[in-house]
Amino acid sequence: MTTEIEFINVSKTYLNQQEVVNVLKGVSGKVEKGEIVTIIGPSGSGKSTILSLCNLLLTPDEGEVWIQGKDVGDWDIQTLRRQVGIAFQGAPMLTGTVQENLSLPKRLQGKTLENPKKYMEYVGLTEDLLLRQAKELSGGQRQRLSLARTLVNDPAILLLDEVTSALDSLSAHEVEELILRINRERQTTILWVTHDQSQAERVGDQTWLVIEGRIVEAAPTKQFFVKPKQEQTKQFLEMRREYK
Ligand SMILES: Nc1ncnc2c1ncn2[C@@H]1O[C@H](COP(=O)(O)OP(=O)(O)OP(=O)(O)O)[C@@H](O)[C@H]1O
Repeated sequence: MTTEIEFINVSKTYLNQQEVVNVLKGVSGKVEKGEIVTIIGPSGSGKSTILSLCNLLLTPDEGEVWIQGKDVGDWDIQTLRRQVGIAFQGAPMLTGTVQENLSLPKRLQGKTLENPKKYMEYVGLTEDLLLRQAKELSGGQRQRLSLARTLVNDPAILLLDEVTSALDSLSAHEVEELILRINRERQTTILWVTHDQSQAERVGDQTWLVIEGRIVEAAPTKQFFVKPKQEQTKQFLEMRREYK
Protein backbone atom coordinates (compact mmCIF):
# COMPACT_ATOMS: atom_id res chain seq x y z
CA MET A 1 0.00 0.00 0.00
CA THR A 2 1.12 3.53 -0.75
CA THR A 3 0.25 6.36 1.59
CA GLU A 4 -1.18 9.31 -0.36
CA ILE A 5 -1.97 11.69 2.49
CA GLU A 6 -0.52 11.81 5.98
CA PHE A 7 -1.25 14.20 8.82
CA ILE A 8 1.36 14.17 11.57
CA ASN A 9 0.30 15.85 14.80
CA VAL A 10 -1.22 18.84 12.99
CA SER A 11 -2.46 21.87 14.88
CA LYS A 12 -4.13 24.94 13.46
CA THR A 13 -5.35 28.12 15.11
CA TYR A 14 -7.44 30.98 13.78
CA LEU A 15 -7.61 34.48 15.09
CA ASN A 16 -11.30 35.26 15.60
CA GLN A 17 -11.93 38.85 16.73
CA GLN A 18 -8.65 39.05 18.70
CA GLU A 19 -9.28 35.60 20.18
CA VAL A 20 -7.06 32.64 19.29
CA VAL A 21 -9.16 29.59 18.48
CA ASN A 22 -7.53 26.16 18.40
CA VAL A 23 -9.32 24.58 15.50
CA LEU A 24 -7.15 21.47 15.10
CA LYS A 25 -5.36 19.99 18.08
CA GLY A 26 -2.83 17.36 17.11
CA VAL A 27 -4.53 15.61 14.20
CA SER A 28 -2.77 12.51 12.90
CA GLY A 29 -3.97 10.09 10.26
CA LYS A 30 -3.13 8.32 7.02
CA VAL A 31 -4.99 7.82 3.77
CA GLU A 32 -3.83 5.04 1.46
CA LYS A 33 -3.94 5.18 -2.33
CA GLY A 34 -7.39 4.53 -3.78
CA GLU A 35 -9.09 4.71 -0.41
CA ILE A 36 -12.17 6.74 0.47
CA VAL A 37 -11.98 8.27 3.93
CA THR A 38 -15.22 9.81 5.14
CA ILE A 39 -14.95 12.55 7.75
CA ILE A 40 -17.90 13.24 10.01
CA GLY A 41 -18.38 15.39 13.08
CA PRO A 42 -20.36 18.28 14.52
CA SER A 43 -20.52 21.64 12.80
CA GLY A 44 -17.40 23.72 13.43
CA SER A 45 -15.31 20.76 14.59
CA GLY A 46 -12.56 21.33 11.99
CA LYS A 47 -13.49 19.01 9.11
CA SER A 48 -13.15 21.58 6.32
CA THR A 49 -9.93 22.83 7.87
CA ILE A 50 -8.47 19.32 7.52
CA LEU A 51 -9.28 19.38 3.79
CA SER A 52 -7.84 22.86 3.31
CA LEU A 53 -4.44 21.70 4.57
CA CYS A 54 -4.13 19.19 1.73
CA ASN A 55 -3.97 21.71 -1.11
CA LEU A 56 -2.37 24.65 0.68
CA LEU A 57 -5.54 26.69 1.08
CA LEU A 58 -4.17 26.70 4.66
CA THR A 59 -0.86 25.70 6.22
CA PRO A 60 -0.46 23.95 9.58
CA ASP A 61 0.83 25.94 12.54
CA GLU A 62 2.37 22.82 14.00
CA GLY A 63 2.94 19.34 12.65
CA GLU A 64 3.22 18.19 9.06
CA VAL A 65 1.00 17.29 6.14
CA TRP A 66 2.50 14.94 3.57
CA ILE A 67 1.06 14.39 0.11
CA GLN A 68 2.46 11.48 -1.89
CA GLY A 69 5.47 11.24 0.39
CA LYS A 70 6.35 14.93 0.25
CA ASP A 71 5.66 17.69 2.79
CA VAL A 72 2.98 20.02 1.33
CA GLY A 73 5.32 22.94 1.94
CA ASP A 74 7.83 21.40 -0.50
CA TRP A 75 5.33 21.13 -3.34
CA ASP A 76 5.10 23.70 -6.07
CA ILE A 77 1.60 25.04 -5.34
CA GLN A 78 0.33 24.82 -8.94
CA THR A 79 1.52 21.23 -9.29
CA LEU A 80 -0.03 20.35 -5.94
CA ARG A 81 -3.39 21.82 -6.91
CA ARG A 82 -3.42 19.85 -10.13
CA GLN A 83 -2.68 16.69 -8.19
CA VAL A 84 -5.24 17.44 -5.45
CA GLY A 85 -8.69 18.47 -6.75
CA ILE A 86 -11.39 19.97 -4.57
CA ALA A 87 -15.17 20.27 -4.85
CA PHE A 88 -17.51 22.12 -2.52
CA GLN A 89 -21.15 22.22 -1.49
CA GLY A 90 -23.13 24.23 -4.03
CA ALA A 91 -20.41 23.82 -6.70
CA PRO A 92 -19.57 27.51 -7.14
CA MET A 93 -19.15 28.54 -10.79
CA LEU A 94 -17.66 31.58 -12.49
CA THR A 95 -19.85 33.77 -14.65
CA GLY A 96 -19.60 32.33 -18.16
CA THR A 97 -20.55 29.28 -20.12
CA VAL A 98 -20.25 25.66 -19.05
CA GLN A 99 -17.41 25.27 -21.55
CA GLU A 100 -15.55 28.25 -20.09
CA ASN A 101 -15.90 26.86 -16.60
CA LEU A 102 -14.88 23.38 -17.66
CA SER A 103 -11.77 24.58 -19.44
CA LEU A 104 -10.70 26.93 -16.64
CA PRO A 105 -7.95 24.64 -15.28
CA LYS A 106 -6.36 24.52 -18.75
CA ARG A 107 -6.79 28.25 -19.35
CA LEU A 108 -4.99 28.94 -16.09
CA GLN A 109 -2.05 27.05 -17.60
CA GLY A 110 -2.30 29.00 -20.86
CA LYS A 111 -3.63 25.92 -22.66
CA THR A 112 -6.90 24.93 -24.30
CA LEU A 113 -9.05 21.99 -23.32
CA GLU A 114 -8.77 19.44 -26.09
CA ASN A 115 -11.91 17.39 -25.71
CA PRO A 116 -14.61 19.00 -23.53
CA LYS A 117 -17.23 16.49 -24.73
CA LYS A 118 -15.25 13.61 -23.24
CA TYR A 119 -15.50 15.16 -19.75
CA MET A 120 -19.17 16.05 -20.17
CA GLU A 121 -19.97 12.53 -21.22
CA TYR A 122 -17.96 11.04 -18.35
CA VAL A 123 -19.98 12.93 -15.74
CA GLY A 124 -23.31 12.37 -17.52
CA LEU A 125 -23.90 15.85 -18.95
CA THR A 126 -25.07 16.31 -22.53
CA GLU A 127 -22.78 18.27 -24.83
CA ASP A 128 -25.49 20.78 -25.78
CA LEU A 129 -25.06 22.21 -22.27
CA LEU A 130 -21.54 23.41 -23.13
CA LEU A 131 -22.84 26.72 -24.45
CA ARG A 132 -25.25 27.38 -21.58
CA GLN A 133 -24.44 29.78 -18.76
CA ALA A 134 -23.01 27.66 -15.93
CA LYS A 135 -25.04 29.52 -13.33
CA GLU A 136 -28.26 28.40 -15.06
CA LEU A 137 -27.57 24.72 -14.44
CA SER A 138 -29.46 22.80 -11.79
CA GLY A 139 -27.65 22.01 -8.53
CA GLY A 140 -26.99 18.42 -9.60
CA GLN A 141 -25.73 19.44 -13.04
CA ARG A 142 -23.49 22.07 -11.45
CA GLN A 143 -21.96 19.54 -9.09
CA ARG A 144 -21.30 17.18 -12.02
CA LEU A 145 -19.66 20.06 -13.86
CA SER A 146 -17.57 20.90 -10.84
CA LEU A 147 -16.35 17.29 -10.68
CA ALA A 148 -15.66 17.29 -14.43
CA ARG A 149 -13.63 20.46 -13.97
CA THR A 150 -11.45 18.85 -11.31
CA LEU A 151 -10.97 15.79 -13.58
CA VAL A 152 -9.46 18.00 -16.29
CA ASN A 153 -6.24 18.03 -14.25
CA ASP A 154 -6.41 14.26 -13.75
CA PRO A 155 -5.95 14.56 -9.97
CA ALA A 156 -4.73 11.61 -7.90
CA ILE A 157 -6.56 12.96 -4.86
CA LEU A 158 -10.02 14.51 -4.48
CA LEU A 159 -11.16 16.57 -1.51
CA LEU A 160 -14.94 16.69 -1.22
CA ASP A 161 -16.68 19.10 1.14
CA GLU A 162 -20.39 18.34 1.57
CA VAL A 163 -20.76 17.92 -2.19
CA THR A 164 -24.24 16.43 -2.06
CA SER A 165 -25.78 18.31 0.85
CA ALA A 166 -27.39 21.05 -1.24
CA LEU A 167 -28.99 18.52 -3.62
CA ASP A 168 -32.36 16.77 -3.70
CA SER A 169 -32.12 13.09 -2.83
CA LEU A 170 -32.13 11.80 -6.44
CA SER A 171 -29.39 14.19 -7.59
CA ALA A 172 -27.43 13.48 -4.41
CA HIS A 173 -27.60 9.77 -5.15
CA GLU A 174 -26.47 10.28 -8.76
CA VAL A 175 -23.55 12.49 -7.76
CA GLU A 176 -22.56 9.97 -5.09
CA GLU A 177 -22.58 7.19 -7.71
CA LEU A 178 -20.45 9.33 -10.02
CA ILE A 179 -17.86 9.89 -7.30
CA LEU A 180 -17.73 6.17 -6.54
CA ARG A 181 -17.17 5.50 -10.25
CA ILE A 182 -14.33 8.05 -10.36
CA ASN A 183 -12.77 6.32 -7.35
CA ARG A 184 -13.16 2.86 -8.92
CA GLU A 185 -12.07 3.65 -12.45
CA ARG A 186 -9.26 6.10 -11.71
CA GLN A 187 -8.12 4.80 -8.29
CA THR A 188 -8.61 8.34 -7.02
CA THR A 189 -7.92 8.75 -3.31
CA ILE A 190 -10.79 10.63 -1.68
CA LEU A 191 -11.15 12.59 1.53
CA TRP A 192 -14.89 13.17 1.83
CA VAL A 193 -16.47 15.43 4.45
CA THR A 194 -20.17 14.73 4.89
CA HIS A 195 -22.76 15.41 7.56
CA ASP A 196 -24.83 12.54 6.20
CA GLN A 197 -23.97 9.51 8.33
CA SER A 198 -25.64 7.03 6.03
CA GLN A 199 -23.59 8.40 3.13
CA ALA A 200 -20.39 8.14 5.18
CA GLU A 201 -21.28 4.54 5.95
CA ARG A 202 -22.15 3.69 2.31
CA VAL A 203 -19.14 5.19 0.60
CA GLY A 204 -16.27 5.04 3.09
CA ASP A 205 -13.44 2.56 3.42
CA GLN A 206 -12.30 4.33 6.57
CA THR A 207 -14.19 6.85 8.68
CA TRP A 208 -12.84 9.55 10.96
CA LEU A 209 -14.92 11.31 13.59
CA VAL A 210 -13.69 14.84 14.33
CA ILE A 211 -14.84 16.55 17.51
CA GLU A 212 -13.44 19.88 18.69
CA GLY A 213 -10.36 19.63 16.51
CA ARG A 214 -9.39 16.07 17.40
CA ILE A 215 -9.91 12.78 15.59
CA VAL A 216 -11.66 10.89 18.35
CA GLU A 217 -12.02 7.69 16.34
CA ALA A 218 -10.60 6.48 13.03
CA ALA A 219 -11.58 3.00 11.91
CA PRO A 220 -12.63 0.89 8.93
CA THR A 221 -16.07 2.25 8.07
CA LYS A 222 -18.05 -0.90 8.75
CA GLN A 223 -16.48 -1.34 12.16
CA PHE A 224 -16.86 2.37 12.87
CA PHE A 225 -20.63 2.30 12.45
CA VAL A 226 -21.38 -1.19 13.71
CA LYS A 227 -18.96 -1.42 16.63
CA PRO A 228 -17.47 1.94 17.52
CA LYS A 229 -14.86 1.77 20.26
CA GLN A 230 -15.00 5.25 21.77
CA GLU A 231 -17.77 6.42 24.06
CA GLN A 232 -17.82 9.80 22.23
CA THR A 233 -18.43 8.03 18.93
CA LYS A 234 -21.32 6.01 20.38
CA GLN A 235 -22.86 9.19 21.74
CA PHE A 236 -22.38 11.09 18.49
CA LEU A 237 -23.95 8.33 16.38
CA GLU A 238 -26.79 7.92 18.85
CA MET A 239 -27.53 11.63 18.97
CA ARG A 240 -27.68 11.88 15.20
CA ARG A 241 -29.96 8.87 14.93
CA GLU A 242 -32.37 10.37 17.44
CA TYR A 243 -32.25 13.71 15.68
CA LYS A 244 -33.20 12.05 12.38
N1 LIG B 1 -10.97 31.72 7.97
C1 LIG B 1 -11.34 31.54 9.25
N2 LIG B 1 -11.09 32.47 10.17
C2 LIG B 1 -11.44 32.29 11.46
N3 LIG B 1 -12.06 31.19 11.92
C3 LIG B 1 -12.35 30.22 11.05
C4 LIG B 1 -12.01 30.35 9.65
N4 LIG B 1 -12.41 29.23 9.03
C5 LIG B 1 -12.98 28.44 9.97
N5 LIG B 1 -12.95 29.03 11.17
C6 LIG B 1 -13.45 28.46 12.44
O1 LIG B 1 -12.79 27.23 12.65
C7 LIG B 1 -13.68 26.26 13.20
C8 LIG B 1 -13.67 25.02 12.35
O2 LIG B 1 -14.18 25.31 11.06
P1 LIG B 1 -14.37 24.22 9.93
O3 LIG B 1 -15.00 24.91 8.78
O4 LIG B 1 -13.09 23.50 9.70
O5 LIG B 1 -15.39 23.22 10.64
P2 LIG B 1 -16.35 22.12 9.99
O6 LIG B 1 -16.28 20.95 10.91
O7 LIG B 1 -15.99 21.89 8.58
O8 LIG B 1 -17.77 22.83 10.12
P3 LIG B 1 -19.11 22.67 9.22
O9 LIG B 1 -19.56 21.24 9.38
O10 LIG B 1 -20.07 23.62 9.87
O11 LIG B 1 -18.74 23.03 7.82
C9 LIG B 1 -15.04 26.93 13.31
O12 LIG B 1 -15.19 27.38 14.63
C10 LIG B 1 -14.92 28.11 12.36
O13 LIG B 1 -15.71 29.19 12.80
